[in-house]
Amino acid sequence: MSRWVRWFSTVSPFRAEATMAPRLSHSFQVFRDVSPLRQLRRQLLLSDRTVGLVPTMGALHEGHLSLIRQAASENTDIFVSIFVNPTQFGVNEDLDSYPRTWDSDVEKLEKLNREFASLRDKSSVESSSDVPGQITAIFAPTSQVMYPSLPPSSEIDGPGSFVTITPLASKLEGASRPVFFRGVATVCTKLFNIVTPDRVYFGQKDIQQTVIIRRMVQDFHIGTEVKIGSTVREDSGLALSSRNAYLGTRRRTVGLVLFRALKAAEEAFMSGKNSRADILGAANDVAQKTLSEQEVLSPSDRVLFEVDYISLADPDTLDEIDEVNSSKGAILSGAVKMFPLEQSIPGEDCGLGDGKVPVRLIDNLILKPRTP
Ligand SMILES: Nc1ncnc2c1ncn2[C@@H]1O[C@H](COP(=O)(O)OP(=O)(O)OP(=O)(O)O)[C@@H](O)[C@H]1O
Ligand SMILES: CC(C)(CO)[C@@H](O)C(=O)[O-]
Ligand code: BAL
Repeated sequence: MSRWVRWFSTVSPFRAEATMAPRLSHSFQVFRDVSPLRQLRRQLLLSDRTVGLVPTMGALHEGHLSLIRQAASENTDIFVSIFVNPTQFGVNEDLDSYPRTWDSDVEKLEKLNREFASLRDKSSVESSSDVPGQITAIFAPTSQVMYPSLPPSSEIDGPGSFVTITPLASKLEGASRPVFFRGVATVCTKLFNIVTPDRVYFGQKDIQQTVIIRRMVQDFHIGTEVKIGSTVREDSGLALSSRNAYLGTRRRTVGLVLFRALKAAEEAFMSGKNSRADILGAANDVAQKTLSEQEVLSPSDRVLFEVDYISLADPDTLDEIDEVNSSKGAILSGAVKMFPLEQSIPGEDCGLGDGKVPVRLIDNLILKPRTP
């Protein structure tokens, strides 16, 4: 079915939406549309409560939950949006296969609200000042609500009302995903207009997204504070990501190459190196060595991957730099495409999609200024 047909159709375009009948037993309200959410927002404003918005595409994991915890420590009410935004996926990207896990997302949010409630009970006994807020609303709109006048287009020159933040949006991730940040900036503008949050929460894992959102909020005078949560990782160091579900054990292990490469570069910087050649040289050595080790293995044992980029960039402009400025520091970031498994072994954990779905991994480390 084409996106146009899906948009016009009254049938839900997303699997997740099919199971989304509101249940009265939730500890939060689920909104599918804008006006009732705005009514609630107005009541909260009149009661001097503060709202933190955590935008997500669902398939919630500890990375998302850590942002919600941060939001709960800084606001009385948390709004979580769950919307797989079509305009940030290019025409050949994974919109259709993006994981959608509504029921388990709701369960995780309920569990978190119980955690907040028990902390609130405790703190009233102990009269602590660390009283967490609560998840008050989930905003899970349809595509038609978010794109009310035209179907969402992923074409570069497609029609629609878009927010573009240039040249930041065309660097790094934007070079491989040309419509990505236009889609992100557009949907976040809509979310910020709908919710009018006091604060918005984004993860460092998607670092370019944080730079673009900060720029957008500044340039459009959006009245919200942008807060960044640190990257949550598995014990191995792999950054949590909804798309990791597609990796399976073998690609999960080899996929660590990106983190290891960035760590090697960080170590070079920590040992006093400042030049691009020294810092990125260390990262590229790790990536090259790992790929060579995999290439000599048999197709049923190996994992092939391609480094899209490893970048050393200015933290504000994202321009590539030749030397780290000691008072500014730098952003070290990378993207790796994990190819599908060529051959699987019977009984092997190949992840969702049986190891056939290519997975793009991104990660980054911030090189802090050497001088305060
Ligand atoms: N490991 C993580 N640590 C901290 N924040 C994270 C982490 N992963 C995602 N986030 C943040 O959660 C928010 C929602 O992200 P999203 O729903 O796209 O999840 P994701 O895991 O990044 O998915 P994807 O596989 O699409 O990259 C974003 O602000 C993102 O930066
Ligand atoms: C910010 C966001 C929810 C916009 O769709 C998405 O890009 C994400 O999940 O990082
Ligand atoms: N977390 C980034 C969302 C995306 O890759 O589309």
